[in-house]
Parts: sequence; structure tokens; C-alpha cells
Amino acid sequence: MAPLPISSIRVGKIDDVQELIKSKPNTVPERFIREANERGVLVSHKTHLHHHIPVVDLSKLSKPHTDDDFLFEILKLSQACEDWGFFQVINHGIEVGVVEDIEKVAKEFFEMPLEEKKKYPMEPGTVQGYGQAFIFSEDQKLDWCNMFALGVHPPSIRNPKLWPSKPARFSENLEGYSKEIRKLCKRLLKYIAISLDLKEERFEEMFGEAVQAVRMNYYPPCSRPDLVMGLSPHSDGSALTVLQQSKNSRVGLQILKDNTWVPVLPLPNALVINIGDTIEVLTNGKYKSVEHRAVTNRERERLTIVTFYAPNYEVKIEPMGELVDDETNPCKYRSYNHGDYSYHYVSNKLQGKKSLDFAKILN
Ligand SMILES: COC(=O)C(/C=C/C1=C(C)CCCC1(C)C)=C/O[C@H]1C=C(C)C(=O)O1
Ligand SMILES: O=C(O)CCC(=O)C(=O)O
Ligand SMILES: [Fe+2]
Repeated sequence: MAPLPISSIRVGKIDDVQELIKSKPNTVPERFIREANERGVLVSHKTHLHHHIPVVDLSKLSKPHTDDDFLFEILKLSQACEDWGFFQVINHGIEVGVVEDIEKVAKEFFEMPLEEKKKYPMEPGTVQGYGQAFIFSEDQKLDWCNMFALGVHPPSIRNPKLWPSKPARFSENLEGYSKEIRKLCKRLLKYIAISLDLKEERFEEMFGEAVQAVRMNYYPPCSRPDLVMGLSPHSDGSALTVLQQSKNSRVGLQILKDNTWVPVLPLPNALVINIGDTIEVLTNGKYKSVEHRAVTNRERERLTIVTFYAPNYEVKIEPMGELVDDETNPCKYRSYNHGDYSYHYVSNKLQGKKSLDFAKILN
């Protein structure tokens, strides 16, 4: 993935939201205030009791493939992928300590003084480091969020200068966490392949040395959550995304289902998984990436740790032959190189599912 020509990008002044609320807790600067039709209201999950994203129990998927529990859970997984594009996994086997340790250092990172965090700046037009990503002009609205993002794997996508020396155990904890999340993604891709009647190793064989990146999103409380957006609506460009919501987190993530923003209720010890654009293309639209956004609240900060898992940049992406039928299910996406899609994705602002127009065959 070639770097963007950053010198020509003018982003104007980007206020750091944590600093803003320290100095003026009741003020929301104009650049954060959304047009009326773009505002994110906090919908109580109580009004959505009938409408929760599915929960998949991974301990059932460890059973023999002939076991009823296994077959039932695979069916649940395939329905989750087809109808929702989002699900939570429980009993995923990642030790609580690993999850707690990454949360601890992420929290400590965001709590450091701004001068310390500024040692790892996200330069305009780039997606790694501390700051706000996907800002390309001076008049673009800003999200009520501070981000810290790092490429993790393969080593060639890392920028070692952006890996912080403080908090002391940051890098160690991130390495440990990323190894576990990588194993989880490989496992999930196997189950997803099975759910599609494909050979278990189909995705992994195709992906090569998969790309893995992490983004930590910190949403401070906001005095007017009704006017701002925590994170703009988007779909993820990855194959799979794994999202960890901090302990005791309020609802903040919302997904667009049947034209309604549905909140994702944080479950203890669960991880939220979503289908990214790449799986949508590979499955010829059977499993779709789903638009989602984050909203803020007045009382409490929210921290999420998000892993993007995707094929190697060299890999050619196109709908898999097994899922295309010229007569009944014609090919809906063109072929392209994943590196080119990554470049396209990171050079445009987050705007719903617009990024995928890159691949769609328009009739
Ligand atoms: C909202 O999405 C992202 O922030 C994002 C960025 C990922 C990346 C990094 C933080 C550093 C290394 C490069 C990479 C683009 C992977 C989403 O990642 C998705 C988007 C694409 C495309 C992808 O492969 O993962
Ligand atoms: O923080 C959240 O709830 C959503 C994060 C997200 O969608 C992302 O980082 O891509
Ligand atoms: Fe996302």
C-alpha cells in the first residue's frame, strides 16, 4: 500500500477532545456540531429488547462437527453473518487477564498528558498514531473521539516510531493481545467457511500473511451528545473486525439494521465481531459489511479496542467461484488487489458504505 501524498492535505485545527472537556466542559465547538440529519442520538437498549445482535458461543464450535451443538451454532453463525453482519462471541477462550491488560494500558495511554501522546502523531492523510483519522479538509466535521492506531502484522506495516515507550507495558501487552486476537480471527474464518459450505481453510489459504491493525478509540463524555458523533458512520474495509468494549461501558456502538440504528449492548467478557467489506466481496454479497457508528453520552467516557484483520496487500480479491453462478447469482464485484483497496479506503473520509463503490459492478 503506497503512502498518501500528505503534503497537499490541509485539515485545519483539530481540537483534542480530552483537552477540550478539561478546559471548557460545557462547550462544543462548531466543528464538532453535525447537521441535524447526521446527529447521533443515544437510543436506550431498553427500547430495543426485541432487537439484539446475535450471540455465538464459541465453546459449542469446539465440539465435534457432527455434534448437534456444533451444527446449531454454525447455523446461528451463518444467520448472524447473513442477517446482521454483526455478532458477539462468548466463551472465546481468550484469558480475562489478556483482555484486562490491554484495556489497562490503553486507558493509561489516553490518560497521559497531551505532550506525551503528541510524540506519536497521526499525520494528516495517515491512519497510524494518535489523533483523528480520515480528515482530509478544513471544513470536514470532526468526531468526538481521540484515536490511537497501529499496524501490528506483518512487521512491514509497523511504524516502530509510533509504538509508545509509555505506559511501560504497552507494547508487551499489545503483542500478547494481538496474538490471541489473530488466533481468534483464524478460528472464526474457519467457522465462517464451514457456514458457507466451503473448505475450512479456504480463507486462510487465500489471505497469505494476513494484515492486522489495532485502533484504540477513546470517547470522552460530551455535554451535548445529541449534537455530535463519536465516530462517523462507516463499514470496515477489513475481512473481520474484533471490537472490545471497556468494562462497564455504556452503549455507544450502533449498527444500521433495516434503516434503524440499533445499539449493541456490551455483554461481560464478550467480543463484538463484524463482517468487513472484504468478506462481502469474497462472498459475492451473501455476507455483507454493515454500516455502524459510535455515539457518546453525557456522563461517562468510553474506550474501545478494535482489531482489523485482512488479507495480505498482495492478495487478489474477487467473489469466490463457489459463490457465483452466472445464471442465478452473477458476480457483483470486480477483482482488485487488497493493497489497492486499503489505499482507497484510507484516502477517503468515512462515509457509510461508500468505500465499497470501488469494487461494485454497476449494471
Ligand atoms: C475505520 O478503519 C480503520 O481505521 C482502519 C485502518 C487500518 C489500518 C491501520 C490502522 C494501519 C495499517 C493499515 C490499515 C489500513 C490496515 C481500517 O482497517 C481496515 C481497512 C482496510 C482496507 C483494512 O484492511 O482494514
Ligand atoms: O468504538 C466503537 O464502538 C466503534 C469503533 C469502530 O467501528 C471502528 O473503530 O471501526
Ligand atoms: Fe468500524
